Amino acid sequence: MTAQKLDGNATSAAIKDELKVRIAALREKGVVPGLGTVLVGDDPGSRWYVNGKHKDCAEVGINSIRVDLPETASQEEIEEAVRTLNEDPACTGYIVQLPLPRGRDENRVLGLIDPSKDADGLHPTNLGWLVLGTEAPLPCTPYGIVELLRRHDVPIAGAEVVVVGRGVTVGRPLGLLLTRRSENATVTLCHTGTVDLAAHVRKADIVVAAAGVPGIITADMVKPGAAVLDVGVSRVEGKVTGDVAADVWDVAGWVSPNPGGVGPMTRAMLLANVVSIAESKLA
Ligand SMILES: Nc1nc2c(c(=O)[nH]1)N[C@@H](CN(C=O)c1ccc(C(=O)N[C@@H](CCC(=O)O)C(=O)O)cc1)CN2
Repeated sequence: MTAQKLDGNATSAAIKDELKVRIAALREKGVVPGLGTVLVGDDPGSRWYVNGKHKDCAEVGINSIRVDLPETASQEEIEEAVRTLNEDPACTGYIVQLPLPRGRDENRVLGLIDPSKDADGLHPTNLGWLVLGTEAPLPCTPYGIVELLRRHDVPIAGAEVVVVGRGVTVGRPLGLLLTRRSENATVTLCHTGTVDLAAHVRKADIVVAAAGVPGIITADMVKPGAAVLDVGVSRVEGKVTGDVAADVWDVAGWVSPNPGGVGPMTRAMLLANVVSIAESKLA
């Protein structure tokens, strides 16, 4: 038997259609949502992601403001770009594409973003609201993972979830999100220092693989019928390769493909955050 697909392409298209209606309503009230991006350097992956974000904005009716800085941009120049977007009334929400080139202080840059314009939910204040359980913009990939599961009716409440990866954009916030009362999952956060990863994964109803290690999750580690989400992005011989081995499809109940799973959801939830931020200005 082969697993059912957690289809990020179809789900993100449905979310974008819903957002178009909300954006039209905002525009009727005179509020035009505008997404800003700050991209530093020439990494082809990051450039592709930022191009995609602007393409998505054009598709749904969000204005976009793009700041591209060279690889050589100093910490001060990056911070200046952030301050400019903080002050720009046309920019209702924005992101700084990560990772920044080596040697730049990412946390300092994230901390300078106006929390009320933080479309990525990565400002320390918004991460703090997540810890405290108060509504605030959510990091886009964890938010997208929860939506992908919900919209495919994968049970979350009561589920044993194993997250593999403790990064700030996925693993850490996902644990917080899934253990909220509204989700009610039990989460084990594994990482490269975990002793006997397979023993943890084998117990999981939902596995989220965000380690960036190609094929780290194999069929023998997966409980039959489990949902397995592949978030890892590695490039092997120029091709995007995820963390989930192909044979997992034979054992799992659901699998998110990569590409075509969590990636498109990350893009859709960024748009959702921009729209929610713009709506909150009306309230
Ligand atoms: N400031 C941020 N930086 C980064 C984030 C983030 O959420 N905020 N996440 C990732 C990159 N990312 C968005 O920025 C992202 C990654 C992947 C995709 C995507 O749609 N991927 C495609 C496949 C792409 C390919 O073929 O190369 C897919 O999964 O279908 C979108 C956005 C790190 N940085």
